[in-house]
Amino acid sequence: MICFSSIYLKSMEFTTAEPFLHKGLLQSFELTKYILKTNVYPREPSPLKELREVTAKHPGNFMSTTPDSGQLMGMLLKLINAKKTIEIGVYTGYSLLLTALSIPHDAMGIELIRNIKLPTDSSMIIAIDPNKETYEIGLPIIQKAGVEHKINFIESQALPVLDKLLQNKDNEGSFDFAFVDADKENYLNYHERLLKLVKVGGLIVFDNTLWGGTVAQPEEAVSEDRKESRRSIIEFNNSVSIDQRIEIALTPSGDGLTICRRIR
Ligand SMILES: C[S@@+](CC[C@H](N)C(=O)[O-])C[C@H]1O[C@@H](n2cnc3c(N)ncnc32)[C@H](O)[C@@H]1O
Ligand SMILES: O=c1cc(-c2ccc(O)cc2)oc2c(O)c(O)ccc12
Repeated sequence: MICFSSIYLKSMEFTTAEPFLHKGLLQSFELTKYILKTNVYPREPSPLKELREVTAKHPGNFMSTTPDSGQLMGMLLKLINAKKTIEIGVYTGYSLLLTALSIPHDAMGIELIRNIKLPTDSSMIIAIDPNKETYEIGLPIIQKAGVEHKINFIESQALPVLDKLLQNKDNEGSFDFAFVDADKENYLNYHERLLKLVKVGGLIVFDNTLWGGTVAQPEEAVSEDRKESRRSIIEFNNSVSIDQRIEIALTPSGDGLTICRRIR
């Protein structure tokens, strides 16, 4: 579970729709709130706002991708004109709905108009999570937003799905973008597989790479329940920092977002 810093707690005012505020790594909660209030919320599409508010009532709400990270991801998806993506770790679907709203709306339509039969694995977003129940919390909002047809939800652990995709050579280098927000212990395993699935020039984005700031704290100062993931994230951060196959940017958005661009 989450460990709140007492200094942070003193300066924060929670509202029911903002359970993720504690994840901000900025100087103060006021600063995080300032960014949300002035730049993020006014532009947040209404289906995402609705999904965020529904998720806020769920006990796992602290896991949802933060709206500021979501805004950055939406920008990246549009900058690279992403069409085919993979998402590992769906929960109630904030980042998934964001992706579905950010990729082109006409891509599937054009192929239908041309009457091209799409192979079953050609969905726009392959979204993987062993927990379908939480996905179903956000699903009615995804349906109402008219983007469900872009999503192929796979109820499974991610590694076997990625390995299966890699058995088909046609999938190699065929994805534009991947977002990883699941079990931190497998981040390096996901990285190796996704590097083969994403094209040169494509992006792989990892959430929680500052793990509540614990990556910069001595292990003794970190609560027991956060230690294992902290070690994995530190190992992941060290590994990508010297990986010559990618360019990287670790941004302090939300809980830390590492953007990897495949260059070879
Ligand atoms: C932090 S939440 C994802 C939050 C989501 N991106 C959002 O915006 O709401 C982590 C999710 O990873 C899923 N998960 C855990 N282990 C997994 C695995 N091995 N493969 C795929 N998903 C996994 C959990 O079921 C959970 O729904
Ligand atoms: O506190 C968490 C825990 C997770 C988590 C733990 C185990 C899994 O198999 C998957 C995810 O993820 C989190 C997360 O993504 C976040 O943004 C905040 C907190 C946590």
